[in-house]
Amino acid sequence: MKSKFTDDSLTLHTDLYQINMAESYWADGLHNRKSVFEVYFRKMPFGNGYAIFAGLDRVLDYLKNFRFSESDITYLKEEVGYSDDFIDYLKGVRFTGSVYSVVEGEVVFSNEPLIRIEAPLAEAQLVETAILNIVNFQTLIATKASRIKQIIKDEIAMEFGTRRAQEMDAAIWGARAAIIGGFDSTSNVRAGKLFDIPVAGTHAHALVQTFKNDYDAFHSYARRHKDCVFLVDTYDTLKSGVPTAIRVAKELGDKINFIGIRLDSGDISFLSKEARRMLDEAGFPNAKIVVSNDLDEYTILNLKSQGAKVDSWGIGTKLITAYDQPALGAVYKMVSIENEHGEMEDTIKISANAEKVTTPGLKKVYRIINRDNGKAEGDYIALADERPEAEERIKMFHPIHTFISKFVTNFEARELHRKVIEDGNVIYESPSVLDMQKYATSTLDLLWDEYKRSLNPEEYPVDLSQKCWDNKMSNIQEVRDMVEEIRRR
Ligand SMILES: Nc1ncnc2c1ncn2[C@@H]1O[C@H](COP(=O)(O)OP(=O)(O)OP(=O)(O)O)[C@@H](O)[C@H]1O
Ligand SMILES: O=P(O)(O)OC[C@H]1O[C@H](OP(=O)(O)OP(=O)(O)O)[C@H](O)[C@@H]1O
Ligand SMILES: O=C(O)c1cccnc1
Repeated sequence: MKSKFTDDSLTLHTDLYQINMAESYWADGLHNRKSVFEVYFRKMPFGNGYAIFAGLDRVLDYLKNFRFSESDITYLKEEVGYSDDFIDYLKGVRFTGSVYSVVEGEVVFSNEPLIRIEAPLAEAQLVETAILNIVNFQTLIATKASRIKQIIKDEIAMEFGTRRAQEMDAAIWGARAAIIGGFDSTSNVRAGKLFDIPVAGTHAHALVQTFKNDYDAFHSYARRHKDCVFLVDTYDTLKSGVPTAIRVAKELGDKINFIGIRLDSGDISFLSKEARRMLDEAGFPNAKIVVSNDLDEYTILNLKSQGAKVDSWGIGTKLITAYDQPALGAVYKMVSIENEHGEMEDTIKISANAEKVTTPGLKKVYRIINRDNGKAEGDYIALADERPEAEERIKMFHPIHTFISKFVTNFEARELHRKVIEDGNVIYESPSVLDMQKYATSTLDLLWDEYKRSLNPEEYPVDLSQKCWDNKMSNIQEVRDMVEEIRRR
């Protein structure tokens, strides 16, 4: 790759308009005004009842290293053409704010703040694009993985998507997200190394094609690999592949660990049942059947309903590309800004579409857990100065269809955000990726099954406290008054 620049940084991984806005703030002396932004998404991906949050570790790394490199500065000055005094300001920019976030593996829902950024205005603006880029993709893939794993249940789920991913970064971070969402392994070796996650795999048709027959290919593989899964569909699954796998396993006995076979084409239901019968009859009842080929939660569910005999599922394209929903749609919205007197003021964005109206103010998110049954009643967004954990009884009501409401007593209000960056310093240490997966599994246990089914799940309540809702209404009224005033002039 040819480039005239010697170094690179992720700091320019932003939209031009962010730098242009930062320039305006700086020129007007507003760049250091305190501001608060929130990251959230508006619609549940894949029609799922929940999402699995992922991406925090990379966000922290990005913010920790946030500074324009020497060549970033040269580029901005010479190619984009910013003025020298603004360039001087950019040279010294670091991320000095504080960040609150849900942890990776957390079960999250639409319209609740996932990350809150409190930072000088220009800094908060410059980091928007990269944060959204990271969270949108990783949360999307972790959610798809979790959705697939809900169907696979206790069988093995292997991530095979690298070759079909939207380039290398997506393969790597997608593999990591798949593990957070519940997958058992990835085929991507670099992801294994970088994130300390399990790698696993079989072999491809090329091996068999090289030897021009199953027998020599399986023997070749077995000579160098103790654990063997033979791919049996290169020529004829039932007449050659499976019988040859059995023959080689018998010939080699204890010299190998005959794990099983992989099917990658044809009628998976029929072939897996026949293969199971043949393996059992040959004395290999513990041999596993791995299947792959354009699988997703729908085909897997259908194959299970047909009684397919599968122990392990290899899933590539449809997971790593989030095939049926290519974007999460998370947004980054300002909820509060310092005024000229040094006081924080709420801000709001109005829209004719009720879902697009932002919820102003500094807020916290709580998971309301019923102490009687240990299940979540819903999530509750309250203004920062409220203390729902100290209340006896709270009213939870739908923030748009307000007549849908309930009172909850005997609950635990578990705050979902942790402070992860304080004044520019990362103060949170991420757990291992496998621990994130364990956490996801344990938080999913808080949800009733109705929220977890893949088809038409119940809508999980994400409600505003009365105070937060009233505050939103008064902000809306203020904007209406302001617009009316302008109209009258
Ligand atoms: N019994 C089955 N019921 C439902 N879907 C199945 C069944 N068996 C296979 N499939 C799925 O049908 C889709 C079509 O498979 P396709 O016809 O492309 O495979 P193939 O032609 O056998 O193999 P190849 O990928 O080598 O072309 C795949 O997504 C596969 O997982
Ligand atoms: O089907 P996916 O879910 O994407 O899983 C990964 C696929 O990658 C491999 O096939 P390859 O790309 O070599 O070619 P193929 O599609 O002809 O099997 C493997 O045999 C799977 O079929
Ligand atoms: O290990 C495998 O079987 C594998 C890996 C990547 C893609 N398809 C299959």
